[in-house]
Amino acid sequence: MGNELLEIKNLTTSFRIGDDYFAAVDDVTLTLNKNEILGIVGESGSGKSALAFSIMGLHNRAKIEGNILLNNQDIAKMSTSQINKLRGDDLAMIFQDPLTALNPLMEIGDQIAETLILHQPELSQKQRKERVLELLNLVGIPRPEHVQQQFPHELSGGMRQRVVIAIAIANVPELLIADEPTTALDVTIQAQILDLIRELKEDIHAGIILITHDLGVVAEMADRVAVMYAGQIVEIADIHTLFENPLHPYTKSLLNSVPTEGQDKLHVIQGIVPSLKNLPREGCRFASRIPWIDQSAHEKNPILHEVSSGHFVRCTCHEHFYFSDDIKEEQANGVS
Ligand SMILES: Nc1ncnc2c1ncn2[C@@H]1O[C@H](COP(=O)(O)OP(=O)(O)OP(=O)(O)O)[C@@H](O)[C@H]1O
Repeated sequence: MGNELLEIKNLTTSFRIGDDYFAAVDDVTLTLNKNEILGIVGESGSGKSALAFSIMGLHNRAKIEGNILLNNQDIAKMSTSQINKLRGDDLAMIFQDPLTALNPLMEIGDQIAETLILHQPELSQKQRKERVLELLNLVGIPRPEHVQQQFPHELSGGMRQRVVIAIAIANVPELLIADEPTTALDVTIQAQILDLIRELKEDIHAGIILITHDLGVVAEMADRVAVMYAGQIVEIADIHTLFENPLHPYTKSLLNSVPTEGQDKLHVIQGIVPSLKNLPREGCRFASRIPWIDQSAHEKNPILHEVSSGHFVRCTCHEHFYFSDDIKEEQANGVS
């Protein structure tokens, strides 16, 4: 087994809509190693947060099938009290919006101390106070003695996110999930927070799942990337392979929709991720967004194929894929 921290096997998370359950995460299998950052990318509605919340045991009304093994213990089979104990201890999450993650009526220092009281009751009051200051220092908050007595609204967005991170790492989690941790922040602050998360990986040797729709963030941060579309992983590879040899039409479309140096036109992905109720459950889920590709290019029941060591891609349609813009351009230039 070696370095594996998290092993997700055939995870399906379904929500009840009317009389039926619909899978927002559909048969996802992946692993995360210790000391590794796994990026999860995909458009809004692709199931990234549903996956993160399933790992955190925060979907109390969803139907969860499959296994979520953290150090060989199955989170998916735990009782609420077991998972509550794990959460904030071995398992922690940094949410998108620091303001909603913090208690507006409680001093910063007390909010950090609260998680220490819960998960490290053996600490004396003096040790706890020292640890609060140490954590504020670790996340780069200047004048921690002063800041610990402040309330969330007295801090900037970037400082608040640092506090959220201090709470998340207070008990040295083995697994840290960051769900769009910089989306609510200014661009300059984003870079600082990402640097901080990267440093923390080294400091606490955590495995980190970084959820984002921003491929630039993934390129800078992740060791491996899983691309999600309509509840499924459509491609997974190490960071270099994914950026240098993307295969799935969705991955290629995402990469082509990001501005890069020397690129004169951006690709626009047609359509949107279908709503949960209207997701096609058979065939290639991306087919409707690349209608110019012949139906015969798609597999009937697309599976993940290992195309090279550690590089998996779903469906055979990638072998026949081209951008429709290229054809239009060729036609305009008289190339047949
Ligand atoms: N509690 C819920 N009940 C019903 N449907 C839900 C629930 N939570 C999420 N969904 C649906 O599941 C699908 C996946 O949502 P999810 O939030 O995981 O996507 P996402 O990729 O994280 O998007 P975003 O980047 O916007 O957060 C969407 O169609 C969403 O509407």
